[in-house]
Amino acid sequence: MTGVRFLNGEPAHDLTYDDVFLVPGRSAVTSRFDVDLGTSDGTGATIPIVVANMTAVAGRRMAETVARRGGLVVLPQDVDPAAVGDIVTWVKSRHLAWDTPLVLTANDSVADALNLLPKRAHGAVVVVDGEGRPVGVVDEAACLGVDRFTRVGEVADRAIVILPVDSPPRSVFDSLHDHSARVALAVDPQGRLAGVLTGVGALRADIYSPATDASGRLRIAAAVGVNGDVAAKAAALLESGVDTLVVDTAHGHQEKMLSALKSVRALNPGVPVVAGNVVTAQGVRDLVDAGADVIKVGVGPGAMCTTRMMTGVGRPQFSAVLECAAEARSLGKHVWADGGVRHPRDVALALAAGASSVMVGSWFAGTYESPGDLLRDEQGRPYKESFGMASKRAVSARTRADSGFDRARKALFEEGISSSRMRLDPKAPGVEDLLDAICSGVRSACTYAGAGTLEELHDRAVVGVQSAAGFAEGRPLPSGW
Ligand SMILES: NC(=O)C1=CN([C@@H]2O[C@H](COP(=O)(O)OP(=O)(O)OC[C@H]3O[C@@H](n4cnc5c(N)ncnc54)[C@H](OP(=O)(O)O)[C@@H]3O)[C@@H](O)[C@H]2O)C=CC1
Ligand SMILES: Nc1nc2c(ncn2[C@@H]2O[C@H](COP(=O)(O)O)[C@@H](O)[C@H]2O)c(=O)[nH]1
Ligand SMILES: [K+]
Repeated sequence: MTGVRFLNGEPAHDLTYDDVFLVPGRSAVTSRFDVDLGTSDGTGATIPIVVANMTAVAGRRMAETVARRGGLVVLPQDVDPAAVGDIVTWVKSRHLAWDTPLVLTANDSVADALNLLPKRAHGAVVVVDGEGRPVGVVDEAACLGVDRFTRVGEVADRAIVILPVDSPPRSVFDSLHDHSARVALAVDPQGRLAGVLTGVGALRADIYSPATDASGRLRIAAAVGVNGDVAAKAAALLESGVDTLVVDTAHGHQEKMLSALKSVRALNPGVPVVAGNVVTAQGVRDLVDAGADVIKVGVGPGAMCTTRMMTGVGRPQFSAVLECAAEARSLGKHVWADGGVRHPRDVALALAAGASSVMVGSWFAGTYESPGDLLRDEQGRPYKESFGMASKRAVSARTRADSGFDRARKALFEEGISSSRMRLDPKAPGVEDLLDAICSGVRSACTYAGAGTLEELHDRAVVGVQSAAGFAEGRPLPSGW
């Protein structure tokens, strides 16, 4: 077992995802479903995806939805510790198979339903009675062509599919098919609404395994910065029950980070400690020495990030991951490839380079589950706003409590975009649609390389270097040429 190999020798210059491709090899893996996507970095994730600690991306709905499919969501360091506690408790109380319903009572208005519907990908609001028992379902079609003040009780579909909350996913799928219904509703023994599931949700419940803690509840991570009393903040997060702690700053290879990390390690946290960001083997060694279990790799590849244009600092991400993963592996540790992922192929390449997991931010901002409001552009197409964590917008929110003078000083060092539009893909508007695409792409990449696990992908991967024309050739041409 040697790790990833270059087809025609490793070039003398650094590479990013677009510069490289995976060469197919002889395979004994007969089905893509036989590939195990579990990670080995101790975080308990069953798919190699981590959602970035960005305010425009990671909140409670994202955390619930992604953990149910086996990934991990890192709450941003800007969330108040007490609010983190509430989110952790809430996420850990979610069902492992059934989605959290959107709920109204019959007297609520169609306008209320239309406001709620984009919060979740399942496309239905459940109307309940005073006891919390479901009496009907409202979808977008039911709200069209009626006055916005109409009561939802008048437009609700009363022919609902109700099942016990312990029904196996396959039987939920079959019941939905038999009744041609959009959603099934789970009820507890008292008949109160306990969850909602679509046909595709039932299918996913069968294919994915949720990321669960020792008590069988969904996992969640949270970040802490390097300023202030880091140990006290970290202790509060651990007290709230977070399953992974991320110590995060732009320049992770700095003394402030090393002392922050040592103070976190001294707490004996009992959960994996992730730290970053760095892009060199020396950075990895220093963070491991200071107590990190997982090193976050990536300076400048992020979609909201202006660091490279402002400073010239960074490193093409494929090479950064390759070097850092090799170093971490030699020390018995792991890396997360953070930033710059725009296609499933980028995830496959980061894993082939040796990352145990891949962090995705902006791409997931454009989904129903990200925290922002759903907006529409001039053509009526839905989008959400995204912004960088070092942007003026994020920095001014983070430094709210500082004096005007100090805030003005900090604002000089803006290294991110304050407002960008992340379009919702009409064919993949939910984060689970994106997870499906990523996991399918990675499973398929593994079988092309003859790998049944992500470790085998790293061991067997042969990587070639391509020209810009080589990359362009791989792009689909939906409207001809
Ligand atoms: N991966 C990436 O490429 C980048 C990621 N980010 C993300 O933005 C968020 C905010 O991070 P950050 O800006 O570090 O803010 P933090 O609030 O974490 O503070 C960073 C601290 O480090 C000091 N510092 C010293 N050198 C640097 C440097 N070159 N860049 C930044 N701070 C430095 C700052 O002091 P002082 O202000 O006095 O200089 C400050 O005290 C994080 O989530 C981070 O991951 C931001 C930029 C790049
Ligand atoms: N230089 C900056 N980097 C940022 C900022 N906000 C976030 N980030 C980094 O990007 C990744 C996510 O990358 P994406 O391509 O998936 O969006 C995130 O984890 C941070 O490391 C920023 O304002 N400036
Ligand atoms: K960038």
